[in-house]
Amino acid sequence: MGKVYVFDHPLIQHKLTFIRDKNTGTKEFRELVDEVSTLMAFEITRELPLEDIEIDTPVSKANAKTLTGKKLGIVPILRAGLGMVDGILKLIPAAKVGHVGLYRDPETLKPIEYYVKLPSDVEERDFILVDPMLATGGSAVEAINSLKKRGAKNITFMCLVACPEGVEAIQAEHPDVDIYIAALDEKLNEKGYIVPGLGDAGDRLFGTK
Ligand SMILES: O=P(O)(O)OC[C@H]1O[C@H](OP(=O)(O)OP(=O)(O)O)[C@H](O)[C@@H]1O
Ligand SMILES: O=c1cc[nH]c(=O)[nH]1
Ligand SMILES: [Mg+2]
Repeated sequence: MGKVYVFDHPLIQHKLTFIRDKNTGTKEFRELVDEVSTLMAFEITRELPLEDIEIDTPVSKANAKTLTGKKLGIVPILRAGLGMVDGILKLIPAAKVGHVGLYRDPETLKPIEYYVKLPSDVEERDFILVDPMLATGGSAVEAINSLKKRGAKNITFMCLVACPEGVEAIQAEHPDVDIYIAALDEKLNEKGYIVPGLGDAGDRLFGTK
């Protein structure tokens, strides 16, 4: 079973409080999502492989660590996932970016795919799939299906706010996928919104309500 990692870092929790607050406007919401994404990326990249190289410091020769250059891909689930991309790219600027377009049908809550574009060397990359919300899990499960169908082998899912139903859905369909969450909330309401959550992430990011 993939691991589920819930962040307890005080900076992440503090910023998330303002992301949740309904009085936080679009500009600030976007900035905070960007900042939290950077902080989460710092933790997610903890196990990137290193190798030794020899360098000359101004004082002597030194054996020093460098990243091996593992190929990474970031894939936001459109639209709301877009708000997390730049924050991650600040730490891993060489990552390629793919896109999976999905929206949740408001009646059935089932995901409807409308766009997919991935890096051409998909089989060689490790992917970080990002979306601020993991609610029923339908969108994340479908996006992971889409990546796997195109050859992706190693996928990590990263989101801001999740609920148990969404985590269970990923674990049931994709037990190989690790899940990183800034906060695990209580439940889904009858309209499929996370409680207490933060509302509609896409609308709050893009001001489309
Ligand atoms: O786990 P689920 O029940 O599938 O719900 C989560 C999905 O809902 C939201 O997207 P939405 O459909 O609102 O699209 P948007 O990002 O374009 O607003 C959110 O960004 C997730 O993609
Ligand atoms: O609470 C929720 C659930 C799904 N999508 C959102 O944007 N928010
Ligand atoms: Mg939305």
